[in-house]
Amino acid sequence: EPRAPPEKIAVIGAGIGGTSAAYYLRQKFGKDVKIDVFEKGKVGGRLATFNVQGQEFESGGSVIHPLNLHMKRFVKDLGLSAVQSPSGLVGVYNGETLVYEESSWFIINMIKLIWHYGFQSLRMHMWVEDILDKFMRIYRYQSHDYAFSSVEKLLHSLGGDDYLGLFNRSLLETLQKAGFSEKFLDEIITPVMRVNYGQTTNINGFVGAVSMSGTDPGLWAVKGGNKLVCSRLLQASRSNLVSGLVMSIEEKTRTKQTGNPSKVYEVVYQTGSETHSDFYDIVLVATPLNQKMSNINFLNFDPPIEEFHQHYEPLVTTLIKGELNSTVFSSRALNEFHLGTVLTTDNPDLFINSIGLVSPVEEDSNPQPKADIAHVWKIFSAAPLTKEQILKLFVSYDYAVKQSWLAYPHYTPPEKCPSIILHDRLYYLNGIEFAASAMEMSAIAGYNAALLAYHRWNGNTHMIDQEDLYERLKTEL
Ligand SMILES: Cc1cc2nc3c(=O)[nH]c(=O)nc-3n(C[C@H](O)[C@H](O)[C@H](O)COP(=O)(O)OP(=O)(O)OC[C@H]3O[C@@H](n4cnc5c(N)ncnc54)[C@H](O)[C@@H]3O)c2cc1C
Ligand SMILES: CC(C)=CCC/C(C)=C/CC/C(C)=C/CSC[C@H](N)C(=O)O
Repeated sequence: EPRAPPEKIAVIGAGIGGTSAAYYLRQKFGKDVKIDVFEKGKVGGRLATFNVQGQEFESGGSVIHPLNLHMKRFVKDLGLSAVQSPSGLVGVYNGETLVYEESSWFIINMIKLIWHYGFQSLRMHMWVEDILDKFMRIYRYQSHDYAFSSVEKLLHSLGGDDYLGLFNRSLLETLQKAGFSEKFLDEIITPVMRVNYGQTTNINGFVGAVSMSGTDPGLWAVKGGNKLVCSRLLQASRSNLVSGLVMSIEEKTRTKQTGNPSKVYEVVYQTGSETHSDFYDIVLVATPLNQKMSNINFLNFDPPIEEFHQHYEPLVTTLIKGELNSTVFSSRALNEFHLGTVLTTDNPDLFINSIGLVSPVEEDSNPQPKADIAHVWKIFSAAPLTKEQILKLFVSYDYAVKQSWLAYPHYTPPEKCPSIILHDRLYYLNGIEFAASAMEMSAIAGYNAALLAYHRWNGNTHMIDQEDLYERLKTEL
């Protein structure tokens, strides 16, 4: 006899992790289960937009890789469309000068790269491609309904001990061992880690490779804003959105209509000034369990649910509509300055991680910096910019808006990923961010948690943590 589906499931957090989990929970458990998605802020979470004089721009997660197949599938299945992300010329500034500057001629770029760094850029490309190739195995596993009970087991299934080793060692150590030079690491790799993760090559090798893949061609975004994926997933999952702050979760015994006592979780939440509670068979936590970000109390669990003290990196996104002062970066005036993005090296005197031209979420265009025209620039910095700092970067500006984030984990390898199974039917998605934080990673975690919850509910232990999946699935038609 198959087990009756659960009556009620709670998902905490309506970012891409929580909404994709709700979508897959509906697919697995069917139409009768009631799914409540709790959100204390806005649907989308770290996918959000800014309004600059009537136009919307991405302020959080902005670019998606062409091989991020869940995001691609969502856009197709949910009736959305994609726009190409701006791919202007990139330069690297070290606080004194541009140490590297891209040209619009492919052949000149190749010559420059070889001249400065030999064949290291090609070797780096091959290193990232190999990691990405193995990463793609997750789609096959998930399409066959396989689930993992820990992030480490998931990573191991993708590429064995070598893959797990990437996660356990710093990018610096891995690349130094592979023979990459200090100059290449300082001038090319560190600036990419700074723009993408606000950190240096001390992050783990896996997130380092993900970050490098964020420089591949063909990056895209969702027309109208990436956060639209979350609201459409919610709709498609026919979940009930509860706009409230979850304060605590506690296991209770409850007698159901059948007369049998069963274990459920009581979720206590606040909407406005009112406190409510409700009971759930299964709970998925889809927000970082960090006091500053979610502050959920797990009451009376025996043994207690482990506490997570992992630190998230503060990061400020500032959008400025203005005329760039290109002479900060080079001796050239703006009409001879063709860079669309300036990355920076790890110099403590620099107050920005990066600055780049951006397009509104509706547009496919590729803006080019032009003199006398106010463009919109996006700046990432560790701290809010002062007016003096803005006036150093811009000859003049019409508008500035900023958003502060606790953006991604502060990566300190070797580290343990938080557990996915916190308790019998209580799951945690965001541990995956300690391998790498990206939209696609949260979507993978959402799918995995839905599959895990489903298989554990139905006792399908053979669908969880299977070894040698890649070899086994290769021979399957
Ligand atoms: C500035 C920035 C730029 C980025 N750029 C990229 C990029 O270009 N490409 C990319 O792939 N990724 C990017 N990322 C990373 C990406 O945005 C995140 O990895 C992803 O959005 C995380 O989604 P999530 O659903 O796991 O978490 P979140 O989006 O954080 O969702 C968690 C949700 O839970 C809610 N919540 C928290 N506590 C409670 C509670 N107690 N009760 C109810 N609700 C609660 C929160 O309000 C939030 O909405 C970027 C992130 C930032 C900050
Ligand atoms: C998960 C895989 C395999 C690939 C994701 C690649 C990717 C899109 C990486 C970017 C990750 C990230 C956190 C970027 C932040 S900044 C993005 C952008 N440069 C901007 O200016 O907004």
